[in-house]
Amino acid sequence: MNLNKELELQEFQNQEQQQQQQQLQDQKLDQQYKDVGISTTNDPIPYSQDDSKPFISMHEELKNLEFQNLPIPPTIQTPKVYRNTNNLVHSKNNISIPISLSQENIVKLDKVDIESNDQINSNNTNNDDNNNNNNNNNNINNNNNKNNIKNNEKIGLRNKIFKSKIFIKIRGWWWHRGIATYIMLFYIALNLGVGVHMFYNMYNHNKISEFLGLSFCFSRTAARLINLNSAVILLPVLRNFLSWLRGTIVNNYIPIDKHLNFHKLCAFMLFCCTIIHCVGHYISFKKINNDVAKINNPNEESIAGNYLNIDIGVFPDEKYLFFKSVPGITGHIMVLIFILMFTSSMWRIRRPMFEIFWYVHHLFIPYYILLCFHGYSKILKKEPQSWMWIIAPFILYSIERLIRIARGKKTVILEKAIMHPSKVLELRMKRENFNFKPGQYLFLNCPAIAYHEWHPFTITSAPDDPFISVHINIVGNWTKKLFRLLNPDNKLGVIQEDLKSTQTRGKRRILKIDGPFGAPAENFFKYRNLVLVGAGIGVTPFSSILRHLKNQNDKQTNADENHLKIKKIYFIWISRQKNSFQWFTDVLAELENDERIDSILEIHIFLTGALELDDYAKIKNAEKCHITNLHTKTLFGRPNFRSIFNQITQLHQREKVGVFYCGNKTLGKNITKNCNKFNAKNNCHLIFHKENF
Ligand SMILES: Cc1cc2nc3c(=O)[nH]c(=O)nc-3n(C[C@H](O)[C@H](O)[C@H](O)COP(=O)(O)OP(=O)(O)OC[C@H]3O[C@@H](n4cnc5c(N)ncnc54)[C@H](O)[C@@H]3O)c2cc1C
Ligand code: HEM
Repeated sequence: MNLNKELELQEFQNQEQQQQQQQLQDQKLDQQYKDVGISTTNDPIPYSQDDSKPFISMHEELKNLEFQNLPIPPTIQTPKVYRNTNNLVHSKNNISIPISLSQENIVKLDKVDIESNDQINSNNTNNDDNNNNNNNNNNINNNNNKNNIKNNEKIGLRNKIFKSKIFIKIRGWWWHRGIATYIMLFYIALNLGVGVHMFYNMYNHNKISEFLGLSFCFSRTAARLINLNSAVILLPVLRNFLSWLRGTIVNNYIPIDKHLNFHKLCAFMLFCCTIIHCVGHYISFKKINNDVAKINNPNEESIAGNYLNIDIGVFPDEKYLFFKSVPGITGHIMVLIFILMFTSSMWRIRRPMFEIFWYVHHLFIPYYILLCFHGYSKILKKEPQSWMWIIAPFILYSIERLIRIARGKKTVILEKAIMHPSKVLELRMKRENFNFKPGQYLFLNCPAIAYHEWHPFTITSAPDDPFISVHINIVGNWTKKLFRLLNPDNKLGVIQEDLKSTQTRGKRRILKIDGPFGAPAENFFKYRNLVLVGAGIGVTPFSSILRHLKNQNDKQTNADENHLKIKKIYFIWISRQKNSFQWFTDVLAELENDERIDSILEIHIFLTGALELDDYAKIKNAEKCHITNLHTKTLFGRPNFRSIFNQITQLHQREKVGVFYCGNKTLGKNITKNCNKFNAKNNCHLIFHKENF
């Protein structure tokens, strides 16, 4: 066994006695946890596909040790060095958590339960008291009193219904799946309605169907639906319009966050209709060709000319309708465009080759032009109609793009660029006529790198800050080029400052921005209780929200404790790299030191990646958390969302809690699952909003 490992184990053996005592205490406390209904389960739910990996990888020497089986050094278990005000208790697998074993916590939880009950009781008693006082007054007061009681009863009944478990469950389902399902079903029904109506008309009232039969009816019905879907598909990608819509009451009834899903649904309908349309016309063309061929046979009579707008006498050749006529040529090009757009939009291509997706997607412009001219030759004796369907959405989308182009022309002054550890670049830009809400994002363009490329980044500063900031994870082509441009010497810390002077000397300004645009996180103000979960760079929207809270609080000079509408925030930040936490620890430290904010904010930081032996030693002696320099401890391992949501439903019985997640998809699925599972437990209404970069 190598020396380091031996020393480490020796140290633990020396303290065996203390550990045994600790274990006894643990067992007692576990029992107490169970008594107050809190799970102390040791099995964190894995959120990574790669479950075989140990979730804490250690220095080489400790590689073969099961980290969670290591006895926890007693110094770490001493809660005094850390702040211990949190209500959420984590699994013992998150090993540096004295909190999970603290008596103080259990008392607190008891208190919370008792307090919430007391509050309900005291409200009731207050109502009763009021009623009693009123009873001592005159008759009018008596009547008022009766009314009050009635009202109270009504409110009580309403509360009972609206806060009942079954109602919350239904509302939860409705919010998470219901509205989207309903909109999807409504849209499919609309398509069916339009389709059936068209089919009926074609079959019964169109003479051509006598000649071409069902293939004609199907292809005409599909054509109508192509028009419908080509019109609607543009609506969910009107970013500015949707950002505006988020601020209206419509946001409560339509899941705007799922706008891209709706766009994909329209694309899927287009795909199905295109197939039906093409197959229908191929069959019809075959029939027409066969009919026209009868000209050469004196015993047969061609009737195609009676029904269609074609001159049979000079009908060219068999391939004419397929490949040489206007509908044939435009149709096949549209199908090709559609196949390209469809395949390049698939996640497997879009994820690694976003630019390809982006440029191919702009084939939608020739697609619409071709669609307008598709029926130009009027072979079916019909005036072309497509333009009527698509003109309005196309104009709307063009206005949207013009707004973007106009706004995008404005360059911004880059005031500061800071290189953070773990390859994150912070840009601070001067704020000029740029109003935004916390949680929103903007598009950034750097003409020196790529003239037409606009990349979305969440705004990390708050609306009251004098600057606009973004934190950029250096991941791919564009971000790497930006990194090289601003940080050629690969330094850490402030890498560019006061660029103002160089920029105004006639040099091209470095950056352009367009925005802001709405995002799910901006709904945070709707809730009094919040759970904010950021994974890695997904923490960016929450930085803006937390900064905003701090600014709001600073502005409030009087001692009104209740001016912050938010009652409680659980901020959970998960990262693989310990250095990542430095991106926002300055903000978090400020928040921790603000008494009023600290009373509503709970910070839970999880390090899921490597922990060095050095760190291990430092953790033991640190006054503050050695990783983040915060009073709040960093926890090692993955958060157990089952336990977290279980506790939240206990701490917020009969309350609404907004859960916001931003990060990778896999963890998002885990949180969605647990959020749905615990929604309505203890009549706590968990409402989930997620955002994936
Ligand atoms: C609403 C939103 C907010 C975001 N906020 C942040 C943030 O605060 N910090 C951060 O580091 N990253 C954020 N991102 C991700 C960021 O936009 C990409 O990491 C960045 O564009 C990568 O570009 P690249 O060429 O360097 O990398 P690439 O390797 O080319 O792209 C990596 C991935 O980034 C995405 N991406 C690339 N270009 C674009 C684009 N023009 N538009 C949309 N997605 C693109 C694609 O999914 C792509 O697969 C956000 C993304 C979205 C959609
Ligand atoms: C003919 C069919 C289609 C048309 C006309 C169309 C049109 C558009 C338009 C105009 C945009 C907005 C670009 C912007 O301004 O931001 C867009 C975005 C998008 N489309 Fe399509 N599209 C079609 C098919 C598809 C298909 C088949 C898919 C996927 C299955 C798809 C997925 C997307 C996605 C994911 C975006 C958002 C890109 C982003 O902003 O990140 N589209 N589409």
